[in-house]
Amino acid sequence: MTARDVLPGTGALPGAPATTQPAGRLLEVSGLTTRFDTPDGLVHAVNGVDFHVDRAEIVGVVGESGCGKSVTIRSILGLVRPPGRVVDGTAMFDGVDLLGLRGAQLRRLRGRQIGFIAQNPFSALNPVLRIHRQFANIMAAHGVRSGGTARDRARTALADVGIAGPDRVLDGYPHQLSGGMAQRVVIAMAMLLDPALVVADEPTTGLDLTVQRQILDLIRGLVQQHGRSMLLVTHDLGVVAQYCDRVVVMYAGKVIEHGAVRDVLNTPRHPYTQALIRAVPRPGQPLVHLTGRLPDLVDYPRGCPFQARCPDAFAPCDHVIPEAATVGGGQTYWCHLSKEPEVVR
Ligand SMILES: Nc1ncnc2c1ncn2[C@@H]1O[C@H](COP(=O)(O)OP(=O)(O)OP(=O)(O)O)[C@@H](O)[C@H]1O
Repeated sequence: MTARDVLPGTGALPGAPATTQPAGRLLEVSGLTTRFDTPDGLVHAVNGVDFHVDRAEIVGVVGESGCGKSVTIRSILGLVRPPGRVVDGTAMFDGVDLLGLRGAQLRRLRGRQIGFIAQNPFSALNPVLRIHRQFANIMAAHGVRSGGTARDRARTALADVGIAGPDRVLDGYPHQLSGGMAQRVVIAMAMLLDPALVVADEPTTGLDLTVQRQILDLIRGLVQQHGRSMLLVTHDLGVVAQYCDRVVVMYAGKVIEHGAVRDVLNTPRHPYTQALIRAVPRPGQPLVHLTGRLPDLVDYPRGCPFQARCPDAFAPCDHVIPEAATVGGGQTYWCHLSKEPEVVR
């Protein structure tokens, strides 16, 4: 089933044109720009972001806190609320522009075609409804009639995420679950209607290390087993190395480098990517901290947004926006320097 099957005729909607995408492409984001109108001024949270996700591919979005990862995916999913506003761009999903969809159309697509796993599972669950009712509501909202009862289907979904004794969970309320169990329930809900794309925003925040790995292994298993694609937001390059095929590195609301994980992590081209890799904790070695801070997103810098923290900044960096440079098998970066890549170990 495709987005257009779920949304018959959406291609004719204003702002939601059907276009052709390269074979194998599932999501293509172009020129995505999102602003927040605040009393302090206009926050340039996402600034012309381009990236794509192919079928059966796991793409990581990485960068330090505040660099625009969450706002990027929330913009794509239609979850940005005032004072935030998507002001430009397209997000073509299976031939339909998500940014041109409104209300019911978007809700139909989310859940059915795109499963969303949020950072905090308790914010995704309704605190006053028993879990079985929440599963039933999802199925009812999407007009899904299963072979068995809604409860049978929910039971199977919970078993798929490794919950033994699903009936006890189904009859309970969210507050009776541990963080890890609650996230498993949310994952089961996200996978319930067999989405083509799973979007996970730091899905293991707040969980202890062992549970984090179990949850990530679980999500990857469910994604790969069914040939789905995933967009995985994380600030952890270890997670990118272990779970992703390609990576998109963001800084100050821009993509500054992207490519195959092995290329970007072995031979990072952008000084910011190099600094991020150097800051990954290594056993037996002193911690390296990223120095400096993100630029002011209200008074957005001209030129390269990383200039103030870049050890290699030179004449053009403070007033000329770098052009994209592509090397090897598609590794692309935005930097005025064209020196050989640093090998970070
Ligand atoms: N409601 C809002 N009002 C004003 N600014 C906002 C709002 N939400 C986000 N922003 C700004 O947008 C920028 C990007 O935020 P975002 O949450 O996407 O960062 P992030 O990379 O996901 O960080 P984290 O890893 O901490 O979640 C930040 O500067 C943030 O302050």
